[in-house]
Amino acid sequence: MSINLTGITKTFGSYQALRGVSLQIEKGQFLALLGPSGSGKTTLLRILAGLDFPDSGHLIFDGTDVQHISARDRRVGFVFQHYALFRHMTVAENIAFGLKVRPRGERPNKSVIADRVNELLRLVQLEQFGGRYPTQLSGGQRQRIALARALAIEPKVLLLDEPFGALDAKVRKDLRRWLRQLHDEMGLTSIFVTHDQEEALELADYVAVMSEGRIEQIGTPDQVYHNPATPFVFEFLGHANRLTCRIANGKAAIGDVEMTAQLPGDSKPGDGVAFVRPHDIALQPPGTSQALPSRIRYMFTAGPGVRVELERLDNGEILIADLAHEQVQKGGFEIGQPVAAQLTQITVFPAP
Ligand SMILES: Nc1ncnc2c1ncn2[C@@H]1O[C@H](COP(=O)(O)OP(=O)(O)OP(=O)(O)O)[C@@H](O)[C@H]1O
Repeated sequence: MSINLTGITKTFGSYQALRGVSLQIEKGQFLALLGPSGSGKTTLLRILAGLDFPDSGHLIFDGTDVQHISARDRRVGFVFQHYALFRHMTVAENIAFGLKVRPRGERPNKSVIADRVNELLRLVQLEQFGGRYPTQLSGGQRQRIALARALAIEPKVLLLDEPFGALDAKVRKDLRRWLRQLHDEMGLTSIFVTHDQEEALELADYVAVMSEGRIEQIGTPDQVYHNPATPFVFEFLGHANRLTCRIANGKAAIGDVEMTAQLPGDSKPGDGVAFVRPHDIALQPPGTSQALPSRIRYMFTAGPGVRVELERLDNGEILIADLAHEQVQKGGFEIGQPVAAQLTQITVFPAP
């Protein structure tokens, strides 16, 4: 099912939670809504589900305005982190729930429901768990059952609000890969809310980055990561070094050094803000041209690499660089050592 949102606004009291959100999702796409706490992700998802209503704007599913169509009739399945399973029902009863509450004329008969439940239990790889109660399952198993319950109604759209938020990192990673596979196999259109950038970039076809009730940018993971439209998007998608600069001669002057950079569209001369990812800093011998004279202030092992804190000698600002262990060994780098920080990829925005 394709989804088209235009100009959606939502106010709670005097607080504007959504400030004109427009979004287009094609059938079969997997979209991640990514943003910090309070940016409006859940509010938007609830409006899509029909659990809440916008103050203005249009909500079109497959060409039909669904604003006044109830949640039940929208054929939308949802899984929320805190939308717990019914504790007094077995796993099988939980999955069957959405079918059993259908109006009499539309309700499948008992044996059809039982077959569907078994099929879904197989799909979420928990065949032998139908008779258990939710408290007898692990967190990851519970979320798989919540997903089976959402899929029971054969939704055309699947909405997920941080469904794996409470699970540990390993289970979370396994489940999200599995979810992506399920989405592809079932031909669903899915919208997934997360504040975890790694999860969004790994899972989705498109990522909509939200801030303060607006969409800052929408694009493929590659587009938002490599061509962020705003400083907010750059900083939200991973650690970023932020440096003041001047835009001149088609380059960015940082301190006294003119460097090649990705400049804003018009690249008008003036003050700018330069952003550099930690893995886009290379350490060179002191005195190297086109690099910032610095000193290694601190180093520590960070997962597969080494995180290096550099202090610029010209203004004392701190830069964070991520290097491979081999680079550190080969360079013989030590705390206190003078170096030159070469910025290999710089993205510049006009100064605010
Ligand atoms: N029912 C409500 N009444 C009043 N304010 C609300 C209500 N629901 C949401 N808000 C406010 O609207 C804003 C957006 O909330 P929302 O839950 O959509 O954010 P979010 O991006 O999903 O955040 P999180 O990642 O923390 O879940 C927040 O400031 C929140 O306090």
